[in-house]
This record gives sequence, structure tokens and C-alpha cells, in this order.
Amino acid sequence: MLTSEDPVLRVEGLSKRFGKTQAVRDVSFSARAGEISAVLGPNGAGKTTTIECCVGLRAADSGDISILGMNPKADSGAVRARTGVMLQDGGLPMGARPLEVLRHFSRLYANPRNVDELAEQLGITAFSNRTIRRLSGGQRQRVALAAALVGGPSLVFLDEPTAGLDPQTQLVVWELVEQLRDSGVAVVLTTHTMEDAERLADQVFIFDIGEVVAAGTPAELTGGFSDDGNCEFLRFDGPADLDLGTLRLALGANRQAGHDGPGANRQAGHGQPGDAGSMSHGQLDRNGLLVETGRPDAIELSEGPSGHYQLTGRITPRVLATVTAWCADHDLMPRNLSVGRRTLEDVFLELTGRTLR
Ligand SMILES: Nc1ncnc2c1ncn2[C@@H]1O[C@H](COP(=O)(O)OP(=O)(O)OP(=O)(O)O)[C@@H](O)[C@H]1O
Repeated sequence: MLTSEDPVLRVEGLSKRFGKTQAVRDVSFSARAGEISAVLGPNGAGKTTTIECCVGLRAADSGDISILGMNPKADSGAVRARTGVMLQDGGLPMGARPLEVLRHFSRLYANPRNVDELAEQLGITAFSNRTIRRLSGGQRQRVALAAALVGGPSLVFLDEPTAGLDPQTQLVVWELVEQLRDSGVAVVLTTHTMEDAERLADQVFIFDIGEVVAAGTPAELTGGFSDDGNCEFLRFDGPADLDLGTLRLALGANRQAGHDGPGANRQAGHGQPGDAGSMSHGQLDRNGLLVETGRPDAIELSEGPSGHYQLTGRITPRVLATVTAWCADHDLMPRNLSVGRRTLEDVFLELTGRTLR
């Protein structure tokens, strides 16, 4: 029996191979009611294959999938009745008109949503007398989204729901997805747009080459953003191969002297030193090792390619002053100096050495 605490979707150890390509390897994740779970990753990371296995469009090689406590294969009818799916190719009948399609789908469900209201909300009414074949990509996308929602599902899978949409329609889709979450639906959203994940997601699962390489809330993954406005990275450009030893010492001396000022409290939800074993405070690096994140008093200093320097952690005004003072002592102009919040894109880059796009 499923309780309200149990995930609506639970995926454990899912693997799927296409010939020589291991599309999905030992993937585990879950999605809860009233939450948006984003599956984020670059092209070919295995997101669509994972969703296709979840909704029964592909047979997994191994692993377990449970939806609302049921087995999607054994209880396929009951699972389908409570699940909405929007896939990238849409799967819409080309010769039909949007409202005909939506009315047809709505008749298959016990408690469907009002077709006219949904069509109005997604701006479908304006082109409802054209066949699907004659719609633009973005218009088809809206019909596919409506088709996924018309049955009033408890769990909805949205594969790249904002791909190809103009900014105005993206906003409509984001609002709709938030409404779904607020009404208690479990939303699983695949995307390679980190803006989607950062804006919408309660939980993010970052995929790369068929594996989940990091998981957590956006704030946990990016190291969070503290109440007093202290930022999470400081970057500057300078000559390559600077000797950073004295800067490290100066930053360490700040920490030990407790110079981070009155706002230097720990962030809610972040761990105490030593409790890095939980997934919520860490990420998996390329070798599958847990890397601690969100330690507000730890400053990491690294040199990227061609003289790009980066500090990550809790960047206080004192840290900024230490860096600029060190630069002044070394007669060095820190070019392109910037301070800001780390994004999921940064996290992905740090974990894989590549960008999401
Ligand atoms: N039917 C198929 N036959 C052979 N290989 C496939 C098939 N479907 C997917 N693949 C391969 O499996 C890997 C994962 O593909 P998948 O479509 O799941 O990635 P994705 O993360 O959804 O990518 P995208 O963001 O581009 O949609 C890729 O290397 C892809 O080429």
C-alpha cells in the first residue's frame, strides 16, 4: 500500500543498451507527489530512454520501476490511467485537429480535465481548426502537452516540454507545470536547459553518458545562496600558472580568524563538517566519488585553462578584499573579476569537464 510519503515513481538500477551503446547504466531516482523532478543532461545522456522505459515504450535490460506502487508492466492499464506522457516526437495523429485529439484522449480517462479550458490555457484554440500536420513545431508541442495533461494524471512525464517554444509560450508552460505541482501531481521533466531545471525543479538528477552523476535540490547542487547575499563563486583572469600559495594561506587565515563577518552563519539544510556522506550534501564526481558541496566556510581555489582562476564556496566581502589585496601585493590586475552564484551548468562542467549544451 502506497503512503503519501512514498515516491510516486521509483526507478532502481535501470539499464538499457542499444547494440554497442549503453544508453542507460544502473540509473536510480524517484519522484514525489507535489514535486517537480528534473532529469537534466546533455544530448544523448539517456534521459529519453529512461522515460521511455518508465512509461513502458521500451523494455529495460535490467532494473525495477514502480509507479504509484504498481508494476508498469503487470498493471499497465491502471498505470496508464494515472500517468500522462509528453514525448519529444509527440506521437500525434497528423490528420486530426487539436480539439478532436484532446476530446478523444479525454474520453479514455475516468476524471479528465476540461478540454476547452486546457486548450484556452495553452493557446490552442487559436489554431484549433487546422490539422496537426499544418501546425508549427511549437504549436504541436502545446497540443502534445495538453494531451499529456487531459487525463488529469497523478504522474506526468514531460520530455523537453519547452523545446522550440517562443519565450512567451515557455512562460505559459512553466506556469502550467507549477500549477500541476501545486495540485499534487508528481512531475518528471527532462531537459538540457538548466534554466528550466533551476527555475522549476524541486529535485534535479543530472545525467551524463547514461548515468546519474549528481542528485539533489538546485540549491544543494549549486552550493546554495545565503540569506545575507554572499555569493558562491569569484572568478578572475590573470597570467597563467600564478603561484597561488600565499593566496591560499591568506584565505585560510581569514577562515581560522573567523573574519567572515556577522552574516557568517551556516545555511539551513547544509551539513556540519563530517556529515558529507549524504547525497543531499554532495555530488558524484567523474569517478563516482562523493565530493562535498555546500560547506559554507570552505573556499576552493583552482586554476582553469589559460589563466582563469576560480574560488568557490562562501564568497564574503572579506574574501573579495583578500583576493584584491593579494592581487595588489603582486602588482596584478584581476581582469574580468566577477562574483556570483554557481549554476547547474557550472556543476555539470565541474563534474564532467563539458558544458550541457
Ligand atoms: N533506438 C535507438 N537505437 C540505437 N541507439 C539509440 C536509440 N535510442 C537512443 N539511442 C542512443 O542512446 C543514447 C541515449 O539517447 P537518449 O535519446 O536517451 O538521450 P537523451 O538524453 O534523451 O538525448 P536528447 O537530449 O538529445 O534527447 C544515445 O547515444 C542515443 O544515440
